[in-house]
Formats: sequence, structure tokens, C-alpha cells
Amino acid sequence: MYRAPFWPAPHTDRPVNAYVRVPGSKSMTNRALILAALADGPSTVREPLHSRDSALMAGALSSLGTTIEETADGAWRITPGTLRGPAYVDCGLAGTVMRFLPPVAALADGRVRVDGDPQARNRPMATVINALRLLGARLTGHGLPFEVHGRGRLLGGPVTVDASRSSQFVSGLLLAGARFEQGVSVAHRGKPVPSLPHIGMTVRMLRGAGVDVDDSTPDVWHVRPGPVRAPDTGIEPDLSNAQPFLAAALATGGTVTVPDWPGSTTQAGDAIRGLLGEMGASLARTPEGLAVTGPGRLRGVDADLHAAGELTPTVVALAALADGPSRLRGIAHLRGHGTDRLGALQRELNALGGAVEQTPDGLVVTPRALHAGTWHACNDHRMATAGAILGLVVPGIEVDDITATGRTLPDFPDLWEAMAKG
Ligand SMILES: O=C(O)C1=C[C@@H](OP(=O)(O)O)[C@@H](O)[C@H](O)C1
Ligand SMILES: C=C(OP(=O)(O)O)C(=O)O
Repeated sequence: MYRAPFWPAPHTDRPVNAYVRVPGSKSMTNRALILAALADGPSTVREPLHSRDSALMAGALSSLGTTIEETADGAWRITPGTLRGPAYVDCGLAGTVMRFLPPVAALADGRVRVDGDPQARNRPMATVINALRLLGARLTGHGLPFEVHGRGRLLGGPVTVDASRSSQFVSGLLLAGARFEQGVSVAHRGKPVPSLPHIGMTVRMLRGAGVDVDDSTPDVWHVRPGPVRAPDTGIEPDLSNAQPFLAAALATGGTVTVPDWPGSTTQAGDAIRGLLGEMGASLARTPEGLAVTGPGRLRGVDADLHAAGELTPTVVALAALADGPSRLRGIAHLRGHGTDRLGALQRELNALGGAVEQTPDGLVVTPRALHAGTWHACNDHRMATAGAILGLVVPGIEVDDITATGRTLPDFPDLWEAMAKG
């Protein structure tokens, strides 16, 4: 079996000063691909993310009959086709593929088998499968792997789901909903839905494609049936992928600038600005981009990350280096991310001498002197980048599999090494 070589995390005694351009947003790229495949004509996705998660989405849509061509400048030209099986969809470990693709597969004519990495089988999926059944689809199975037996159309209509474990359950149904005969009305019942900005992104992008969406009542979303007119879409830089680089400025007391930070955005990752500010960073929008400068003393935080849980591994890495304890709340749903992120962060940090405790809905991090050791990425891109942040200031940390970053940022090792060298 192939084993990735351990990656000695670059270490520096100097403040990092760097300018780092990050590629396109995973969440926007994969939504744009779905909308383009469901549209009534060809469209172009400019500056898409090229990574494992987006390649899996493109591959899945291609296997269902969509034509996706790469242009010389790395854009994707997408020509919708009649959706049909038989097809095989590999979700890898990508939540966006496993939650967004099945409603599209339900519109296909023929059998579609959906599977992913062995670890993906632990991710919550029953909500998607049950909702599609209630909307008129025929599926076999209760989680990955499962099969969708489509008839080329889906009735749609009202459905109630419990989306407290993932906002992606809602986004997936909304993205395909305009193509259901009755559209879709999704009502959430249960504990609060996490990652709400991501549903905001779904709604914004649907409206950009001419779809009528009513989200005026909390926890209820109506998508009217009608055509999808995918516009040519430019993808913003991935703000969740920018976070480890910005964190390097805080960890080392340096300055990191990320160009093209959007003035306004639906990306949940934008919340990193407020968190870094609370930890003591100064932030400035300069002509070059968003510049973040680390403080002399890094402060602990008490933060509710319910809306932007994907920031947790970075915030935990910084919290472990801070001058006081941190409490992170509202993130019980991270136990169902690519790995159980709460368990993994606790285990990996404590193995290096840290003091992390789990609470029912989060983590308490008490800074301690950390020592050299191996950081296990658990196939999770954000676990891998958290190990890299710690390695910048703690000598002798190696990440067991830095290729885990390939899910959303295959260039991470090169970008990080260049940043650390200065
Ligand atoms: O819709 C999306 O693009 C995403 C939604 C969020 O998922 P959860 O709601 O499952 O946290 C987020 O964590 C994930 O990285 C991307
Ligand atoms: C949780 C994440 O991804 P997903 O749910 O899309 O796999 C993430 O990117 O942090």
C-alpha cells in the first residue's frame, strides 16, 4: 500500500513576512459546477479550484452526461447534457460531492451508484437519502455506498429535514430543486443548522442563475420550479484555505498578505478576520490585499464557531500557542466532518504535550509547552494545515501525510515552504 512520506513541517525563528495568493473557493467552485450542469445552456467557470474535491465533482457530473472542457487559462467550459445513468460517482471524502450530487443523480435516467473513501462512510448521509425518497426518488441503501434509480425526472415538493449535523443537506436539495417538477420547499426541524453562511452562498448563487428562492422565513427555503440560467462565474479566492497562511503571521509575529480578499462575500471563511483580531492581530486592507500582522502576545479566545466550523483546526493551533486558555463552542457537528475533528485535534495536540479537552459542543484549549512529534492528518486537509501552523514555531513536528491538503489545496506544501523561507 502506498504511504505518503512524512513531511517535516518548516520551522522558523523569524517572523514570517509573505504575500500568498490562494486558489479559488471549493464551495463556490462545486456549486458553480452543479448549476452549470443543470443549466439550459453552456457556461464558463473562471478561476475554479483545481483540487481533488472539485475534480471529483467534475468527474461525477461528466459521468452523468455533462461535458466539461478546460480552456488554456484553466477555466472550465461546461455544456449540460441529458442526465443519464448508468454511472458511478466517487465522492472521495468531499461533503459537497456526497450531499450535492445525489439530488442531481435523482434527475438522471438510469442507475447511479454513489460511493467514496472508506472514511467517507462515517459521514452523515441518511438525511439526504431520506429527503430524496420523500421527494419521489427511488434509492437503495441508507448511507455510502448507495444507489439512485432515476427516471429522468423528480416530483419534488415540500420536505422536512433535520439539518443540525450539516448545512449541506439543505444546500444540496436547493441547488437541484428548480429542476424538480414542483420545485422544493425545505423546512428544517431540529437543533440549529450549522454553517448558515454556506446556505447563504447557495441562495445567492441560485439567484445569480435566475432561480426564484424565498428564504424569508428562518429555517424554511422555497425554490420555485424553472430553468437554471448559469451565468459565467468568476470564483473568489478560498478564504478558508487562506486561514493557515494568515495564522502564520500570528504564530510568528510577522505579516502575511492575501490578495483579492473580497469586499463582501458569502464565504464562511471571512469570519477568520474577526477571530484573528480577537487573538490580537492587526488587519488592514492594503492595495496588495488583506494584510494581517501578528501581535507580540497571542491572546486566547472564547468563540462560537457554529457558523464557520471549518476555521476550528486553525483557531485551535493558534489557541495552543496563545498566552491563555481558549473555549470554542457550537461545533459538535465537526465530529461528522472528514474526520472527527474534535477528537482528532484533542488527540494530536495532547500527544505533543498540549492540554485540550472536549466539551459536548466544542473544545477547551489550555496552552502548554509543546514538543516535537508526529502530527496525524487523518486524511483531513484542515488537520494537516493545523499541524503545519504548529510546526512553524515548535521544532521537530512532522505531518504524517501532507498530501491530505490535496482535497482543496494541492499546492499547500509549496506555498507553505515558500512562505516560511520568506
Ligand atoms: O456547503 C459547503 O460548501 C460547506 C458547508 C459546511 O459544511 P457543514 O455544514 O457540514 O459544516 C462547511 O463545513 C464545508 O467545508 C463546506
Ligand atoms: C468540512 C469541510 O469539507 P466538506 O464538508 O465539504 O467535506 C472542510 O472543507 O472543512
